[in-house]
Amino acid sequence: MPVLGYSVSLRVIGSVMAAAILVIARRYLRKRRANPAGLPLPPGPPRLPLVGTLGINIGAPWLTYAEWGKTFGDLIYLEILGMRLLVINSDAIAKELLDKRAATYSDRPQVPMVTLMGWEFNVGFYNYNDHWRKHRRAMHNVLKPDSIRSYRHLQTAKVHVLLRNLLCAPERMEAHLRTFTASTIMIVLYGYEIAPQGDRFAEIADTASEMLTNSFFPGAALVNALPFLRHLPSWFPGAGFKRYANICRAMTREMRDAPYDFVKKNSADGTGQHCIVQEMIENGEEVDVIKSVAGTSYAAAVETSSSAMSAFMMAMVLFPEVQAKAQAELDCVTGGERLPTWEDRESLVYIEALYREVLRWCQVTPLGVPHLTKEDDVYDGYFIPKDTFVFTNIWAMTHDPRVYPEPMRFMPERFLTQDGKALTDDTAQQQFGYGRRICVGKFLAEAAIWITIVNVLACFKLAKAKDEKGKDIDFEPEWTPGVIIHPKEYPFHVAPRSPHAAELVQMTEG
Ligand code: HEM
Repeated sequence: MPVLGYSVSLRVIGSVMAAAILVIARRYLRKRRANPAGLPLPPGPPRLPLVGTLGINIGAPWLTYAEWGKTFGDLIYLEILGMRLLVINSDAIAKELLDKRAATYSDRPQVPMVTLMGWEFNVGFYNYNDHWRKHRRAMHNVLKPDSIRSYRHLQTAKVHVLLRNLLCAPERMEAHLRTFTASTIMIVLYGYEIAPQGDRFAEIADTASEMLTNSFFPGAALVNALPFLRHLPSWFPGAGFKRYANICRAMTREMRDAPYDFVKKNSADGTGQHCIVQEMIENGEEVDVIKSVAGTSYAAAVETSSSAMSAFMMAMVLFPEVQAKAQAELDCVTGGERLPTWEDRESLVYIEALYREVLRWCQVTPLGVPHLTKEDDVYDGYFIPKDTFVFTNIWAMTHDPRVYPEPMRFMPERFLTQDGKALTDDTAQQQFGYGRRICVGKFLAEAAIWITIVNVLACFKLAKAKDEKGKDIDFEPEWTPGVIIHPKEYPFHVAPRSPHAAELVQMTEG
């Protein structure tokens, strides 16, 4: 028996080896066919079999990639559990690949958990095809600069609510910023006023977004790596990801349908107000397109915009001299007698530079949203295979000391000419990504950020909190991990700049 057992084992080992050789040979041949010139992959750290590249800072991978850039250059190739990754550390290469070779670099990776959770309606996750084109066109139509101008009065009204909230409960600044971004996008999209507490629409949308952010726990990661597992029934041992996904799916459905029904009902009652969904109905867009575009916009707007605004607040706490200079400029224009308006923008040159510096300094999506290569490509003598995830290291680009000396310093002067004029070209636009997948909501986001910055500066002074001895409490800025990141809690003090500034805030009521 042992002899038989031994010979069976030998036979098994033999067949496994033969299969392995076959797989390796086929892979090699496929590689040769795809890469006939046998070009090298872009440089990168050594890769171990199966696991691939190790040593990545999971909480802040953009920092690892920026560091590796010093050794390997601005284009780095990695592999993680069989996935191919390309990291671009330079704006010029990102433009060359994602803008100029858009046909190859505009796809998105598909993640099984996203579909299971009902998030597949999100236009940002669509494959690069006609379905995406149709939605993107509809979205651009309502979010382009000319279209969003008609929502400025709503943005201003919501900023005034933010100012009043800051006056009443300054210590809840972070919560106010979030309410502000959610209520602004809800009124612009659906003409819907969020209730100050426990709003159903806002709650389901926020929970569904949070569940998506948290959907990379081990079981879910496994289904992402082995998509056939999505067919497991939810009662199956180890299929907890499926039960999690089902809960989220019910929420994403409601998040997409309920606010749309609200607009339809108001429109039928004659009580509706001008909003993006109403505009799309009037433009004759398909119901499905409207629901997806609006649901995507809410999800894409809240976390991102509130992150940028929090970063602005933190910058003002850390760099009081910048705040004082900006406030001096504002006072020259408004005389300190009124709140600033959109019409003041051209006169506020330093604040224009400050606003650009916010976009450079803050880190909303440090690695952007991954693109996927649709075809093999060759760049600078390197072979870039089809189905490679492409990450733009926006953090590295906006913190490159060769372009922005002392990158962690908040210095609006970077965006001014020698004689104090605003630079004509806006060089810090990387925050919104590249190519055909560039952020479609960027004009709305930029407008919201600018109007918030000027109004907060007009009314409040942000400063470091003080300890019991009256000394400033120092801190280093830190960010939460994730695709969209956010300043971590820090000690601050916010108060009206003067009794008159407080009066101006109160006068916005009614
Ligand atoms: C500070 C605020 C924002 C930042 C920093 C930001 C950033 C980004 C980035 C980096 C991308 C990926 C671009 C790429 O693939 O190269 C993106 C995509 C997208 N953003 Fe934004 N975004 C912001 C606000 C908004 C808002 C307000 C909306 C909608 C109203 C929005 C809607 C979208 C959509 C739909 C996509 C996916 C586009 C596509 O795949 O075709 N974003 N955004």
